[in-house]
Amino acid sequence: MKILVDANVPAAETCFAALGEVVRLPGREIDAASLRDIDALVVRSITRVDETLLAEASRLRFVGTCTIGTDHVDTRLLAERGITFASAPGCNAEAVVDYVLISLLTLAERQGWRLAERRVGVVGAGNVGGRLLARLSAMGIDCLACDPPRVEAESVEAERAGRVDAEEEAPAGFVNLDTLIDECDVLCLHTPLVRQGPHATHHLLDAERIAALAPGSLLLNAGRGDCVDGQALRARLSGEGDFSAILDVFENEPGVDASLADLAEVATPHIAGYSLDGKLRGTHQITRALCRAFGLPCRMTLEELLPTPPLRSLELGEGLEQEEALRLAMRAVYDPRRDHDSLRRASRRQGMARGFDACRADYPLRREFATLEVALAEEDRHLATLMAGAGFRVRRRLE
Ligand SMILES: NC(=O)C1=CN([C@@H]2O[C@H](COP(=O)(O)OP(=O)(O)OC[C@H]3O[C@@H](n4cnc5c(N)ncnc54)[C@H](O)[C@@H]3O)[C@@H](O)[C@H]2O)C=CC1
Ligand SMILES: O=C(O)C(=O)[C@H](O)COP(=O)(O)O
Repeated sequence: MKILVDANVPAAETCFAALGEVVRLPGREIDAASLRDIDALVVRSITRVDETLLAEASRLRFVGTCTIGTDHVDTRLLAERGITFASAPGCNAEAVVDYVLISLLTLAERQGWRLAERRVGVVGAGNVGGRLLARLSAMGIDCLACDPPRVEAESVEAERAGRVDAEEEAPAGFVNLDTLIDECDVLCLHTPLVRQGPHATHHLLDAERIAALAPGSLLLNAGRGDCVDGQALRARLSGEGDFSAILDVFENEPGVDASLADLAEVATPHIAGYSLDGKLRGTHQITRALCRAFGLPCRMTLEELLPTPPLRSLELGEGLEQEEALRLAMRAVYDPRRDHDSLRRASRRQGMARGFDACRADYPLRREFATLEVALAEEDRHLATLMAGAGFRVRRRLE
């Protein structure tokens, strides 16, 4: 079997070489000709898997994407052609949540407010949004959520189970998008890109909704760029200076609107999910799916793939304000200002499209908050709750 794997998929040789011959190509160079003699294709989000790409893929039996999002894949076409498809749900969700928490705390520090005093609205409460809500709630932050497809699915499920009281009732904390916009100071967008249907998300935040975001509020988008009308967002950000954005995703990547990126407080090149843990989980999930599709045994475990983190333990002394302590621990693992700065530098040097891709291709080692154990004094009980809520392992400091 011949397996073509995107060059940005880590551990591909370790995972796939026992199953067949592994060929590597940068994601944007995978084209119809390169698929002529390929049995299995493993991509990330930058390879559009459509009719044009599959024009000569007569041997192809499997397509896997080591990503959560699937909007780059024509799944209906694959089903019609009898090609097995797999994605990697949830693989980098923890990394995205890490990115959101430290980015919000960074903005709080820069603008002089406390996250604890803000209400956060999460749009899309799936693997990413659901984990974000859980961590924010565990940190005592006031949250609301908006997820109409999930609310509908839960009410259908409740009806099926004969629970009449659940009829059309949204779970506690779930509201519609316009209420969320009215009632929250911070809006975090974690929806997939869906172009059609009753819950389409293309320009979910359109000019009207962007105008309705309250003065002093903040929009963070780590879902897909096309879920927000970029032109309208740029216009709002160029306005009175009463509104901020943290943007990890953009319309038209990698050739994104440089003036929009410049206006964002934090602008990163679609790397919110780029922890090594998240990428390796993706590779591992797709290895298992490929083995299942070809009836092969899969002996590789995720633990075998993951190296020991460079920083395993951090001891905090007394006297730190709580959000300051959180920032310190988070930045010991990951600091999004590094990614913001490298996008600025790379886009100035090479132009936006090449700079954006270069930052993603040469991404430095990043681990997840859960890999760090934070040691605290026994009396720091509240801080211990906050640290654990934020995703760290916490232990009592030895005096
Ligand atoms: N920036 C990055 O690096 C990353 C971005 N992503 C993006 O984030 C998206 C979400 O990831 P997951 O939470 O893992 O996906 P998921 O599929 O687990 O959850 C998505 C949630 O959004 C909800 N949703 C769908 N349409 C909606 C609408 N119109 N309004 C409100 N909610 C809606 C769904 O019901 C679902 O609960 C992915 O599809 C991907 O596009 C994912 C990983 C990394
Ligand atoms: O998992 C997803 O969905 C993502 O957005 C990925 O983290 C994006 O990474 P690439 O696939 O573009 O490397």
